[in-house]
Amino acid sequence: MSTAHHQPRPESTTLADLIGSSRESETPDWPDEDFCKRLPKIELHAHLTGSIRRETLGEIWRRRKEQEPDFDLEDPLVAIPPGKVDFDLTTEWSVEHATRQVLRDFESDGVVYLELRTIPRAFDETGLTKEKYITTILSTIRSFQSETMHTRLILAIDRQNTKEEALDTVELAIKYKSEGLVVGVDLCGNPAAGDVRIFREAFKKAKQNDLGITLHFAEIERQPIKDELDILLSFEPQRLGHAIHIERMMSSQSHRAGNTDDRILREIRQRKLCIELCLSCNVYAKMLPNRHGNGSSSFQDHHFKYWWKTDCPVALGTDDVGVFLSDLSNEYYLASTHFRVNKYELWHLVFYSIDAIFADQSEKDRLKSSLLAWGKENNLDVGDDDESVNEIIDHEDEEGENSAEQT
Ligand SMILES: CNc1ncnc2c1ncn2[C@@H]1O[C@H](COP(=O)(O)O)[C@@H](O)[C@H]1O
Repeated sequence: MSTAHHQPRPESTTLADLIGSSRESETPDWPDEDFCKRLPKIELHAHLTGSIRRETLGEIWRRRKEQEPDFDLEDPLVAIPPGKVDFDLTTEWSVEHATRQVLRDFESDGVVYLELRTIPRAFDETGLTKEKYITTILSTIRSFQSETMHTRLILAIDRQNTKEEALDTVELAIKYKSEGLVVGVDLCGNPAAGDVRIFREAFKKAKQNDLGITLHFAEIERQPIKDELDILLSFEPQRLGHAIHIERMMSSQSHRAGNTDDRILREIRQRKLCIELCLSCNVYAKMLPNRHGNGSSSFQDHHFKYWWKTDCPVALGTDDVGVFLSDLSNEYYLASTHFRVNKYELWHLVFYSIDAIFADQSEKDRLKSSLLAWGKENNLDVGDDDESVNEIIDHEDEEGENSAEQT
């Protein structure tokens, strides 16, 4: 297939423009919700406990209450308002029950490859150790046996962990990597907390052992530790989560040579790191720069509009679907609606992020061939093989460079 098939991307527009024009009648190529649901999707940024439904939290609570009538914790359906999840999995049964529900939900949303992430946790009261927590999740993944969705696990280091705790998490990841289900490590948690320098050794060890590395990156405006973004990049991640407060990309001001943010941005683009973007999470949690001076931001302020035109793969993710109540199909639909991403371009977002998954080449090959087949069945002009799609990718690299120069 020639690059001529690639459709030029429209300029981003305002919500008023979108609402004011009847999209479907003008352009048959716009995705609807059904298209987004059926599109085979890849979820690379989902935290396990944040992905649990409220009903499941209630079930876990009731079971514990039956077994331990003196159990002193208020029913989460009463204690936790909708839109918030603050709940600990403290028994093997609850870990298994919650994991199964989360897998079922992603599968029924049309996810074909899932990388779930979680911070290993222990509860002395119930005898749950960090290792038992992880092995319970792994056995649930193994027994889930979906025909369509393959799942892998990322172990997350909490920014408030000690150096030793972080090393223990990496050791656990190394121990279970050989079975093929644990594929990487993450750094997450309160972005205002901790000094990331103490995690150097842990990430070095992860790298030496061929674990994938993804990091929550630039989630808040001022990093507490000077040069935090440089330090994080020195851990050699393949992927970055959120990547919000990197000033130049957010601003339309002209290029300021030598600016730290600009250097960081160039580095990310040069390395072609995959950017994991979570639209609803960033908007509802008010994580975006406050451009309107009224304390709120909208989807159209989201930096998706910058990244999807670059040569960095973009992986849309839900972050915490139990909290933000927007499944992955809806995240694709939101991207399409707010940034005028057409059917082919949505498909291509998924296709281009396949190489950023942490699973092995055979899994990448499976995903590429099923995406290509789906694209053809759905009359998208996808070409016959990976190579022809790569032609398109090359073309986009040039576009990305151009648009970066223009900002
Ligand atoms: C903008 N979103 C976010 N940013 C940073 N860290 C986040 C997060 N959403 C969740 N977590 C981190 O993941 C843990 C829950 O997953 P698990 O119980 O371990 O599966 C939370 O405790 C928090 O530390």
